[in-house]
Amino acid sequence: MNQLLTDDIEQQCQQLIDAPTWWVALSGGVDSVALLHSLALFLQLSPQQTKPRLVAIHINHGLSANASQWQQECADFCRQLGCDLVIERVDVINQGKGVEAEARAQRYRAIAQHLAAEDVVFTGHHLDDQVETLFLRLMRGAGLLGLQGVKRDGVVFGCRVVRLLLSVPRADIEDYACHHQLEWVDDESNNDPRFDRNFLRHQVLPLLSNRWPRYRAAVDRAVQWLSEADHALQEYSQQDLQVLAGKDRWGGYLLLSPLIEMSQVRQKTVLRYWLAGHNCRLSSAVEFDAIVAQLARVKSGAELYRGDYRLMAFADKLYLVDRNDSECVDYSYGVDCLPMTLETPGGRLVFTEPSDDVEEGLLVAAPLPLRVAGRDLGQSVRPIGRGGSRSVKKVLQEHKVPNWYRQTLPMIYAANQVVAVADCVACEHDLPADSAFVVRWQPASFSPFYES
Ligand SMILES: Nc1ncnc2c1ncn2[C@@H]1O[C@H](COP(=O)(O)OP(=O)(O)OP(=O)(O)O)[C@@H](O)[C@H]1O
Repeated sequence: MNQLLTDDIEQQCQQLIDAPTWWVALSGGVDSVALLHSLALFLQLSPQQTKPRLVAIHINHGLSANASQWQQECADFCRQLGCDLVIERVDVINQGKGVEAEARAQRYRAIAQHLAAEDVVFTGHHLDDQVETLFLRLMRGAGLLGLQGVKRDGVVFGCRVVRLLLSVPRADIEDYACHHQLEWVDDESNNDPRFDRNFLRHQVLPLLSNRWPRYRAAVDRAVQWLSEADHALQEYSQQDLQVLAGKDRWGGYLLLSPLIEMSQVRQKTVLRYWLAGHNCRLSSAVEFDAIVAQLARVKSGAELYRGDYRLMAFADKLYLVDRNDSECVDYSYGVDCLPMTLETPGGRLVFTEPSDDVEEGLLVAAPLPLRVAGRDLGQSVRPIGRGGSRSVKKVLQEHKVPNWYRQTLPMIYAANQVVAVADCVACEHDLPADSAFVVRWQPASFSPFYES
């Protein structure tokens, strides 16, 4: 095989021709070696006046005893090809997600550091990778998203990654490399049957191939069907989200009553696309089922899910809340001049001089300096105009402050007397009231929606 890039692939390349730099992630294996070689040829033959710069990037993870040999092979290959090469060394520390996953994350982060806006990274993923990924995910019971396998064009850790060879079988890539007398390295770990991927590659897939020689192309077609179905569902869900999704000062939410009117599958679908839109995922379908099962009888203040983020029901809305472990937060800040902005665990507090321009916020008549501290659980306050004292909890309820702010809610003191509860109420005190300030509180525990 003397040509690797089919007409379709060349068309994709043509669409990316305006990118300033084409980065090729070069592991030294046959896929990325053949990819780099074919892209170099493509650019050489391209009649285009201005062409992207072609640069290879190799990440040395230092995991294999052969790591420095791979690095050397990459350097030799790029020199022969007349292509620039960047080498990055990363230290892979397993933080519980496995060495492979950590190496991958480090690799993309290292690559991302070199990218300018509009740059593209090409990787050597091919059809056999896609098929293996799909079977592995099937074994894990993946859903529609997971069963689409690896994406042709997507963003990974901030890098735009394009996988041009995703429909090309590994055998064709090896033929191409042999035809052009390219040299590559073999990762010895690819033969270790302890890894699920290798077990599939060496023991299961050859059986399928014997029986259905064209099974890879069939799988590729199935993946494209799934991806179209996902697209269509996403479009339908957007229509639902236009009705259900919103945002208020507590964060992004879905309206609960109309959501639970829908069929359960539709609730699940809407929820999935809503979460995906905020880069939040659930780790399993079981978790989805558990959430949807609770929706119909959920009480205000209930937590439906806690993982990297939380799903909280409050006042007939389902809020997406950042994971907030700041219970019983003990903090204290001083305010001795205006204007001043404080980032507290409960959110951002902005103190300004009273002025006609201030549209939002609470006007408080009290002298500086002030102290801002987390709520004292047993505290009572005397809201102005309400007569008598009441607990902070009651004030929060009256102001419909969600329960997950209870511990971090900022209280504002002057000379040790409470003069305001966040920007909800100003409180009576016996201090001179001839000076005043305006306070505005922007709750912060919803980072996906937190506006800076
Ligand atoms: N050490 C490396 N340096 C640069 N690029 C690499 C390196 N390792 C892998 N790549 C790139 O990633 C592609 C896929 O490699 P491989 O299948 O080994 O990685 P993977 O971890 O399974 O990939 P991914 O997790 O990104 O899907 C290679 O063709 C190559 O383009």
